[in-house]
Amino acid sequence: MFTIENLVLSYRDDGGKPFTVLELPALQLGRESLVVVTGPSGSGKSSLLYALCGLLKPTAGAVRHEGQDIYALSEARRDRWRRETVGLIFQDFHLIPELSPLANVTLATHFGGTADRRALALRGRALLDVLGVPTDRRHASALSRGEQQRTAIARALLFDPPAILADEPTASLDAEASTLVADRLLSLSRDEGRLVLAVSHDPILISRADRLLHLERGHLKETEPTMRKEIPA
Ligand SMILES: Nc1ncnc2c1ncn2[C@@H]1O[C@H](COP(=O)(O)OP(=O)(O)OP(=O)(O)O)[C@@H](O)[C@H]1O
Repeated sequence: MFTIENLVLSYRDDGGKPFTVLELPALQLGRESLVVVTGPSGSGKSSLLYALCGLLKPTAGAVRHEGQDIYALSEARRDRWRRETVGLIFQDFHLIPELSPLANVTLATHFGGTADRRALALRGRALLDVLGVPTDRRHASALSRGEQQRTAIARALLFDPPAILADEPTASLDAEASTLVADRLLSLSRDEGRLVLAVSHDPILISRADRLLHLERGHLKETEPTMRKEIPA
């Protein structure tokens, strides 16, 4: 589904001198897998995630989705591609606290000329129900942290994307909430056939991974997911 070819990603330091943070000769990421990316701080994990979702143009090389070089698309087409293809989940949720859970989930339908807002609102409510988020709260700020993260998952799923990319999705949750979120991410890959790629150091999430990718100074090493436990569906 995603293919990375000879990707190089460089930033510039304060003096304007380029320095390379990612060098990935080849990587393929298919559906139906939960991929966890680990690595020390500054190793390039977030940069990889943002390169994959079309928000960070590589200095060289290509990021392809179903064969299409996503950075060869115009910005408008790439935005549309992202919306249809990738759901993003962040560590600190990025919810608007004053809006209700449902309004947070459906916020994107107010932009970009979305047709069928009614159907999407129904889908948003159904997603919140399935994820066990109370929909009667007026403000997302009234939700527990676990419920807030599950609201963020519902938002990521609204347009039914085949891929979910998550940056430390359980980092600010306690063990119980982390387990719920990790099981949900596993189910999104295993039962719903999506690619789920999460940057995470959480042993709970790592224990469910199909693939473990370790980044070290911008270089990728794949290790066996030996800790994988069979969890009843
Ligand atoms: N816009 C930028 N300009 C310059 N340097 C950047 C920029 N964004 C990231 N970097 C640097 O690139 C390197 C990789 O950053 P990245 O955020 O991808 O690492 P990370 O592995 O996700 O780190 P962490 O675990 O701390 O979030 C770091 O040294 C960071 O300081």
